[in-house]
Amino acid sequence: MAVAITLAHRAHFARRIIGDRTVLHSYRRQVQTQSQLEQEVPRGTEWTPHTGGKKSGRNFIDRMRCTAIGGAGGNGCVSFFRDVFVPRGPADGGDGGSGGDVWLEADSSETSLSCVKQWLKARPGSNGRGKSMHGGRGSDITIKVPQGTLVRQILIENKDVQPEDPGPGADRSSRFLADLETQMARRTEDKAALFVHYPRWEERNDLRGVRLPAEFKAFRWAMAHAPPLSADLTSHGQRVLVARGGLGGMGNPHFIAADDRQPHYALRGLPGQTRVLDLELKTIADVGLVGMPNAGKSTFLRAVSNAHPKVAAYPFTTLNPYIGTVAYDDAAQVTVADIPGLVPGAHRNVGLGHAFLRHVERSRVLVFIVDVSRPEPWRDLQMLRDELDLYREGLSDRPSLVVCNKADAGDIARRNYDAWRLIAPDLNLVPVSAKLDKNIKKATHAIRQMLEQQK
Ligand SMILES: Nc1nc2c(ncn2[C@@H]2O[C@H](COP(=O)(O)OP(=O)(O)OP(=O)(O)O)[C@@H](O)[C@H]2O)c(=O)[nH]1
Ligand SMILES: [Mg+2]
Repeated sequence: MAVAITLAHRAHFARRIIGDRTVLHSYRRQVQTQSQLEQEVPRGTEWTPHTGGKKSGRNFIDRMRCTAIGGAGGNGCVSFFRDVFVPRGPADGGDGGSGGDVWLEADSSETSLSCVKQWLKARPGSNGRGKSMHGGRGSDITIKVPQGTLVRQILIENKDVQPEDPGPGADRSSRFLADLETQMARRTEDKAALFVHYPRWEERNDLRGVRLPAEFKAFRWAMAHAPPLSADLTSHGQRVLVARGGLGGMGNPHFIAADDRQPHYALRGLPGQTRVLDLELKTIADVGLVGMPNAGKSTFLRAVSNAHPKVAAYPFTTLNPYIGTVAYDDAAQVTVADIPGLVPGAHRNVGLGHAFLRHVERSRVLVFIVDVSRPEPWRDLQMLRDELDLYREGLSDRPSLVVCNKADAGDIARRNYDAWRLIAPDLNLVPVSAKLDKNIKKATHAIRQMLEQQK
């Protein structure tokens, strides 16, 4: 028995040491905080999150850039009917299939953009074949993104980007786009490059008088004049076409004319549309919780909703936004977003910065969670309001409620609360103890009332 316990213990220990860095890293973070807890954190302290100096190790992504490329169209085919006594039959080349499209679709089960790859490529269409066999269409791809994703196209000025020497600053996607544009420009200049030729007929085919099919011209015009894409995927199932597949080329029967009964050329397929996209997730929750680290935001979310964010006695426990749903007795539901704590100077990227405020930006109501056991808690509220306004002018003017959390924390909390009520009698203050589940109902009802007033 003793041996078994030792082995199990060792295995666990080994996993801690060898296992992924987050395990070790969170362990180290706790140790650091333990010592930190022993000394009181004075006002004006430079708050720094203990994330091991690595913000990017998280798998929550709320902003990214990706490139969507529609599948290329398949080429048309140059072919002639042949049979035992028919050596020079009519043209019977099939058309190429068009390329697949790239779609983005909002899905309520996704919470982060980490599932989106950097290059989103749909399948190309297949080439046409003889005996009038048309090529198949390339399959589409649909990428699931969380609800509340904003999609914007990044327009790259092509003349600034030289395809041969893109310069050190140019990234891969702009280089790719520049190459593609040059290829297209060359094809347009050189009409022959738009066609596939029958073997050894490259020289003999005279394409000067050949008229391009109207469908082909219309597609190219539509691609060249497509307006910049901008979409907001707010509801489950909403989808947006981000890159169209290229048109398949026409086979040689399309070019039969009075003066050329046997055309020895067919059209190539067109490349798919390419768009560089900026995806930004702005969570859609009715209520946004804003507060300093350690104020008890996550404890409050646990108390009011079905969510179970991590709660611990050190700052920056929450590193990613959490959404919880508050269920009222009359079956009404309200979504609440908990975000990482804000610290003085968040707009200068102190702490985790204020980028997470994008997740409360769309909330109809803001709930400020203030630790009322801290000295002069009203100054904390002012700091939070200032930081909100520095992120977006007027954001702090949203209807709001101030939750005075940790009201159970002794005399100091009571004295602060009484003083605060005297200083600001008009303020919507609700004393609660999220930890002991005290007065939570009052807070949730106040939230509900504010939301109903908004309608
Ligand atoms: N006494 C008391 N302690 C509380 C109360 N609410 C939260 N706490 C404690 O405060 C500490 C921080 O709580 P969290 O909910 O993690 O705080 P947070 O605001 O989410 O912190 P970050 O995620 O770091 O921004 C924990 O140790 C909680 O147990 C309360 O009502 N009373
Ligand atoms: Mg938290």
